[in-house]
Amino acid sequence: MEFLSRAILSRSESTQILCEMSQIDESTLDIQQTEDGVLGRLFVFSSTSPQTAISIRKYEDVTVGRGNTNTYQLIQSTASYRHFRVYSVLVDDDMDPLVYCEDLSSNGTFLNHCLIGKGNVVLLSDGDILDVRHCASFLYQQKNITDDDYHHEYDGDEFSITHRLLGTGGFSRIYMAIENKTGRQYACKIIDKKKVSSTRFYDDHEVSILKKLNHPNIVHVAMDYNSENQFFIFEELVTGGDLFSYLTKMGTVPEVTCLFIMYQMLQALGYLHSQNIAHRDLKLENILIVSSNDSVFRIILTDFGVARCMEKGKRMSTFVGTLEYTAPEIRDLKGRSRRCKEMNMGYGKEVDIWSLGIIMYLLLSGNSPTFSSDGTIVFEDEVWKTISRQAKDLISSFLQKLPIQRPTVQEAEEHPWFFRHKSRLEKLYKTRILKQYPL
Ligand SMILES: Nc1ncnc2c1ncn2[C@@H]1O[C@H](COP(=O)(O)OP(=O)(O)OP(=O)(O)O)[C@@H](O)[C@H]1O
Repeated sequence: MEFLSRAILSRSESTQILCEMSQIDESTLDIQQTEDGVLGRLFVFSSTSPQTAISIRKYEDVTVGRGNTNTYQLIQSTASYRHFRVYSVLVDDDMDPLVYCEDLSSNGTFLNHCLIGKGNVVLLSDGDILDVRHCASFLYQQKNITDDDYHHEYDGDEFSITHRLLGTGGFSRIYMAIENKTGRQYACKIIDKKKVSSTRFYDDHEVSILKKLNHPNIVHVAMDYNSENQFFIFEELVTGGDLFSYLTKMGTVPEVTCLFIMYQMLQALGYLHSQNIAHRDLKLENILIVSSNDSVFRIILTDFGVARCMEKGKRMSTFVGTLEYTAPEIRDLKGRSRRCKEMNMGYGKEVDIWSLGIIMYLLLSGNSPTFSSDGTIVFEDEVWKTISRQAKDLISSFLQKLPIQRPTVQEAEEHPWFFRHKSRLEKLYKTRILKQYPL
């Protein structure tokens, strides 16, 4: 309770005192008592209504505002019709749910006294306080799983790395970090040097590639830091989870949503390939969503851990990637890379196009693709009956066994599935992506 009293006292400095310590019913504050499926709770303190708690559940948005369709209605005229939205992203069962708050109001929602700002999103942690000034305050409570693997060697001044785990990968763990000067939230990828090969790490590491890039669909790096056993990448916090979690929640993705996701993927890949960079590990987990409030959202490509700047005229010959998404020419290399190098065989950027085909198939059907004995892709499942012929045709062209037969990014953009919506897609991209995140 000590924290709560401190929080309420300090809140009263910036807003009106909305409740007295004696008014709080302490029994309601025990998160252990919540029912199943409740990820966290918002305790509401308002001078106009009794103390109450709002439960935050998996896949259910909580909205607060003046309108009577909100989960919690504010009666004061200074509140916006929809003032803020709280939503959750579930990454893994053994990870804490990620509960975010999106500020929807020009009047502003405050997190621990700092303005979030209309359109911005913050990750909520246990004990955080959201304020709608002159209306109500909300204490966020969440039961946290202890993260036994949390330890780091960062001792710089710019950031504080928190315990909030955002995701894990084969080589790294990603935590939420706070920029000390601004209070802004970032993602901090902590790479365990022992887990990555020295070639990947020193010669061609992802940060050296990422620093060269500036694109609204590619993750932005703010800073990197090197310690004896770890390497740190501080990057923009992407607040809608990854496409894997999104697909798990949705089952399948509507074709129109998939169209805009794939269009953005082509923008990112076109940019990379034009600079002779191959990503080499495109998969649902490496495509992050900025916020999926509606069917049109920005996606961000991340994890450049095995990305490679190709030398002109030279092919690649390392066995990398994630098996399910790996092009046949990479799989064929297993155990043969040296010979291929000598013969100047290997593979090129077309491997990314293959992975794009797998991603598109997964998004539209919720399943991994199956191939017939002659290598053609099978669209047998019921779900494909409702998918356009053009979409299936594009997937088939992406998943051509021979790399040379796959379209380039530019050719894919001219495919009828995109081309018949060309002007709408361009307009949407301009207004929803470029305007907000200019190059
Ligand atoms: N900038 C970010 N903002 C929010 N979440 C992130 C961010 N970067 C990564 N994550 C989360 O962490 C997960 C793992 O990140 P990432 O793929 O970069 O790690 P990795 O160790 O390189 O993984 P891999 O084993 O695939 O190489 C992602 O799937 C995503 O859920």
